[in-house]
Amino acid sequence: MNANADPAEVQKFSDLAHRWWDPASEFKPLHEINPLRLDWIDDQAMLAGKDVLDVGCGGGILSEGMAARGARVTGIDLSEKALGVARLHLFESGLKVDYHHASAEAFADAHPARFDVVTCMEMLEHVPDPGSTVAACTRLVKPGGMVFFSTLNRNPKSYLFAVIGAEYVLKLLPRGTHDYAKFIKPSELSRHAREAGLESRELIGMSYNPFSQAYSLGRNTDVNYLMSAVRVR
Ligand SMILES: C[S@@+](CC[C@H](N)C(=O)[O-])C[C@H]1O[C@@H](n2cnc3c(N)ncnc32)[C@H](O)[C@@H]1O
Repeated sequence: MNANADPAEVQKFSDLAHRWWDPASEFKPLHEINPLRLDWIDDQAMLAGKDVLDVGCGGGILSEGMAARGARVTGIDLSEKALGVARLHLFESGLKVDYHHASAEAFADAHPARFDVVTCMEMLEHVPDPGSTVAACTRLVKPGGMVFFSTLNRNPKSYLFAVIGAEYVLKLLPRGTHDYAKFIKPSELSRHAREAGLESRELIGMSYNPFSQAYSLGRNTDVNYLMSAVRVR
C-alpha cells in the first residue's frame, strides 16, 4: 500500500463499505452533511461542466452529488470495497463517475494539473501525512483551480464532541472511527495549504445540534470545519 496510507484506516472503511448507501448506517452523518457541503462547494466552484476529482471518495456520496450538479467527476480511494460499492451504486442512480483505485500522490504523478476542482472531504484525519495529501491535491488541480478540504479540529472540545459524543454517547459513529491524534488544527491545514501553493479562500465550521439532530454551517470551527483554497502557483 502507498506510503501515505494507514492500512488499518482503509480496512475500517472496507469492512463497512456494504452499508455505505444506507442512510441509517454508520454513514448517516455523511448522508446528512452532503447537501450542506455540496451547496457550499457548488456556490464557490460552479460545478456544472467542470472536471472534478474527489480524493478519498469512499462509496461516492459526494462524487455522485457533484455529478448530479453537472460536473465530470473522477473519484479515487484506496479501499477496493468502497470503490466496488460506489461503482455498483451508479447503476441505481444512473449517474456517471469515473472511479479509480489510487492514492492522491500516485494520481498526481500521473495527472498533474488535470482538474478544475479537487475535493478531499473527511479524509485528511485518516492519513499519516496530511501535508503530503494537501500537496498532491494541489498538484492535481490546474493553476487558478479550487481545492476543498474538510476535517476535524484538534482541541479538548473536538475530542469531547467528535470522539466521546459521536462515538460513545450519541453512537452516530462506530467506536474507533476517529483517532484524536490525527485531528488537524485549521492553522496546520492553512500551513500545509500555503506550503503547497494554495491561497485560502474560506474557512467555515460545521456543527451538529443533538436536540434538532441537524447539521449547519457557521462560524464555529471548533469541531468540524471546511476550507476552500485556490492554487496560486
Ligand atoms: C470518512 S470516509 C470519507 C468519504 C468521502 N470523502 C465523503 O466525505 O463522503 C474516508 C475515506 O478515505 C479513504 N482513505 C483513507 N486513507 C486513504 C488514503 N491514504 N488514500 C485514499 N483514500 C483513503 C477511506 O477508504 C474512506 O473511503
